[in-house]
Formats: sequence, C-alpha cells, structure tokens
Amino acid sequence: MSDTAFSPLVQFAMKQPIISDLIKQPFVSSVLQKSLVQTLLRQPLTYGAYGAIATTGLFAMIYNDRSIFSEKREKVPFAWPLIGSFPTFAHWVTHLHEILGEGFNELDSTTYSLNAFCIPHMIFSIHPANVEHVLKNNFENYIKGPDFSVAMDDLFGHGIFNANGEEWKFQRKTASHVFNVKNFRDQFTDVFIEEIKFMSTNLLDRAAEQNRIRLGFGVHLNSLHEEEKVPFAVAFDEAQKGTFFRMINHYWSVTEPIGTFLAPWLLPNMKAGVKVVDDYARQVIEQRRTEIAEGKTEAKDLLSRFMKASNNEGVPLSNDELRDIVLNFVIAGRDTTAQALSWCFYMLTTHPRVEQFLFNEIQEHITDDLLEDSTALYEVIKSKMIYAHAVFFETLRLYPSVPLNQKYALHDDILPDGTHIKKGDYFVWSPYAQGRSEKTWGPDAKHFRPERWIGDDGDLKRESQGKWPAFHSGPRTCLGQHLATLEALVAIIFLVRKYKFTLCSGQDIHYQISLTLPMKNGLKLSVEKR
Ligand code: HEM
Repeated sequence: MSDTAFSPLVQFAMKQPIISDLIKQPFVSSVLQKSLVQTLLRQPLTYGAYGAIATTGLFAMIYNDRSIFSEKREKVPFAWPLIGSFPTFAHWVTHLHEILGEGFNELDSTTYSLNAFCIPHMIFSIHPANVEHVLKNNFENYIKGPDFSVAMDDLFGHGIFNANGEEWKFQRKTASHVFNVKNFRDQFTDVFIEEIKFMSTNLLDRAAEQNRIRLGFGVHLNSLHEEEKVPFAVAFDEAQKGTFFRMINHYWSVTEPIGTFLAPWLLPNMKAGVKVVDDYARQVIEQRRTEIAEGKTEAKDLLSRFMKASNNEGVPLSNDELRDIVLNFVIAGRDTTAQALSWCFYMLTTHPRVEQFLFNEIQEHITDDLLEDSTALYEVIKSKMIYAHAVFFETLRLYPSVPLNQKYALHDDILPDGTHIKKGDYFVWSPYAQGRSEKTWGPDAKHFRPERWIGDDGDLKRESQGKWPAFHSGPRTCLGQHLATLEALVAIIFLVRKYKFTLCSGQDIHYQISLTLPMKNGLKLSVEKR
C-alpha cells in the first residue's frame, strides 16, 4: 500500500473539530507528532516492515528449533529458528559426512531428525538395528522415493539404482545371472589379472623408473595412454556431482538454472556431462547390436543379456532402457571399486605396520605360478587371504564408496530404537558416519585396524550389514559385492607383491562430495619395484 493511500484519511481526520482541537493541545500534539502511530500512518512501508519483523519474531518463537511450517520433532541438531539446520550444513557442505556425524555427538544419540528449509523431512540414523530394519526387515515399506528419483533421473533414468517394484525386480533378476560362481572362478579372475598386468607393464613399471606416479584407479586402462583424463570420465564425475547436489537441495529445479546463469563456474555442468555419458552409452549399445548381428559375440555379458531379454510387457528393451542400464552398471562397477582402491593405498602407505602384515600374508600364499592360474588363484584368495580381506573391509568401513544413502517411507513405522517414522519421511543412513562412530565400533572407531575383522579362531569375522552397510543390506544388497572384493584383492595382492608405494608429501587428501567417495585432488604416490 502506498503512502498516499493513507493521506486522505489523515487529512479527513485533521479536519474534524474534536480531533483538530485535541491535536492543538501542546502535550497531545507533541506526543502525536513524535509517536509511532503518526509514523505508521504517514509511512505505511515502515509499518509494513514493523509488521514483518513482528510476524517473523512470532514465527521465530513458534519455530525456534526447526524450519518454518515444519512439524515439531524430537532431537534436531544445529537447529536455527525458521531455517533449521540449513546454515550449518550449507557452511560445512564440503565436509558434509563429518558434520552429519557431529550431529550424533552433539545429541549423544544414534538417531536424529534432520530439518532444514530446503529439504524434505529426514530421520537420520547410524543405529545398526534401524539400518537393518529399513533395508531388510521392513523392506516393503521403504522405496527410493520421489525426491531421489527426480534428482537421479537425468543421469540414471529408470536404471536399477533408481527403479522400484517390478522395474527393479526385472533388472535385478536379469543381471544376477552374470554374478554366478562359475563366472567368478573361470572368467572374472582371469580378466582382473589381465587388466592389472596391463597396468603394471604400461604404467607402474615405467613410473618406477621415474619413481613418480599419480595413481588413479578411477581411470579405465585404455585411457592410460592419454595425457589428460578421458572426456567420459570427466563428464561422468561432473554429472554425478551434479546429481548429488540435486539430492541434497530440494529446490534444485529453481536454484540450478539461476546458479547456472549467474555463476556457471561454481556448479557442475550437468547438461554437458549427461550429454557426453549419454552419447557414450548409446555408442556402446549400437556397437554391441552390430557385433551380435554379425555373430561376433556370445551373449553372456551383462549388456548382451539385457539385449536378449524382454521387459515385463514381453517387449525387447529399447535403446533408452538399455542406455539407463549401461550407465547404472558403469557407476556401480567403475567408481565404487576404483575409489575403494585409492583409499586402500592411502591407508596402506600411512600404516606401514599393516602394509608389512599384508605383504607377509602375500609372500606366504601367492607365487608366480599362481598368478598364471586364475582358477587356483581365486580359491587361494577366497580361503587363505584373510588379512587382505580385512584390509579391504576396514578401508570400506572408514571410506565407504557409497557414503550416504536414503529411503522413503510409504507408511508410518516405528524403528527398533523407538523412533517414529511418518509416511513421507526419508530415512537417511551414513555408512561414513557409522564407520567412525564409537558407539558402533568402540573407542578405536576412527583408527585403521584391520585386525578387528579377524576372529579369535583366525578366520574372517563377518559383521551384520546393519552395522557395516558398505554394500547395503537386504534384497537390494550390492549385486557386485563379491565381484568388487575379488577385483580389489587381485589388484592389492598383485601391486603390493611387486611394488613399494610411498605417499608423496604436501598433499591435501580429502573426499569430494558426490554420490560416491572420490578423492578431491587424487592421490600421489611414488613407486619402486620390490
Ligand atoms: C567396493 C565396491 C562396491 C561397493 C562399496 C558397492 C556398494 C553398493 C551399495 C551401497 C549399493 C546400494 C546402492 C543403493 O541402492 O542405493 C550397491 C548397489 C549395487 N551394486 Fe554395488 N558396490 C560396489 C561394487 C559393485 C560392482 C563392481 C558391481 C557390478 C559390476 C556392483 C553392482 C551393484 C548393483 C547392480 C547394485 C544395485 C542393486 C539393487 O538395487 O538391487 N557394485 N552397491
């Protein structure tokens, strides 16, 4: 309302005899002239501002521990009036996994409510029984959820990570045929040895001569010839980063276009990234179609299996469906294992005692002959390399490849620790915070100690997936869990046996927040032959 809108009213009042007489009284006049009332009558904009301040104050009193218009919940850490935990998380976003973990310390609890004005309501827990309940025991009540699906859609489409119900079941069943024992014994180990040998002769031997290398397990071996990172890898990293930002910002569909217009250099280039990976996936599909048509390939690999399969409507999969499948399996297999290996070598080079124990075990069980016989090597890795397994699992405890995850509640529920879940809440769990929690892993939780994985009988100790959800839990447990472990162990055994790695000084080693856990600045190691 404008200033002039009030003036006729004031002028009318001044013309009334009683009022004008009153106003002429010196006392009344001075009060009125200086009073707030007159200010408000003459300056409705100021009045509006006072009103806004008063209303904000009122709301701030009501919503003093949560974001405005949200329901009151128990246990909310870092809560600011009206905006909830938003400022704390925005400030610490590059250290998100640590700050989420700090919430548990602040409240001395293993479950809390996350409340910020930019996100849907979340119950955040590192309580093993809660995690197991949501992922396994009450699986049917928790799905990927609308916010998750929309945020993931550009990159992952309807692929297995983003699918629910029948769509998910079909992909899981089709893919699971590839991960059988026979393939492990007869094919996978062979492929891994071949790849690691290629890496050894083409990269590490040469680097050992120059005594320096930047170790990048995330790079496909074919790209080792390239000086720069391959465009696909760069684009895929950007697209994953962008997808993660979408997941943690409920209003991304509004803020992303504005941010891209005003400060494009600050945001991951989602559009360009998705285009590169999309083209790549479609090219792979076309190539495979040609190979199949020419009878050049046996339809046993994952993509060929999906190409031969029909979907739930009995129709062969379209290129769009296959594109989603290719990209979902690339992220599942490429980044997770590669990043785990990078963190593993970081741990080994900073824990010489562990590296020595591992080396001793390798010396005891692995011979040159064994590295030429993949079936025998597979059996030895499975039954004898206890400490190597422990090193890998311990790495994933502190540096889980999927550090943060969420599910959406279809109905009200009560978690094993008594926390109430309401329909539409997100249940969020953090393998990263859980791995470092003293409540879960004891006082030495933050220390790298593979021995915790070995029982009194000298055998590998298995932890429940609720306590160690690095590979998820329940019906959606990682399909590639054993494949990834085998691949990582072949790499670790081969490399530690042949080379001595040393961490180059002066590095800032930290994760980059993304869907998985890449190292922000990579890992520089020097290498020499043993
Ligand atoms: C260290 C390596 C790996 C880790 C830590 C890991 C971890 C995980 C996690 C936490 C999930 C659950 C994601 C979610 O649904 O939100 C998952 C799912 C999955 N992983 Fe892995 N993964 C690894 C390697 C692999 C490999 C090598 C493959 C196969 C090539 C693979 C295939 C899959 C598939 C297909 C799913 C989806 C399962 C489903 O939704 O039913 N993973 N993985």
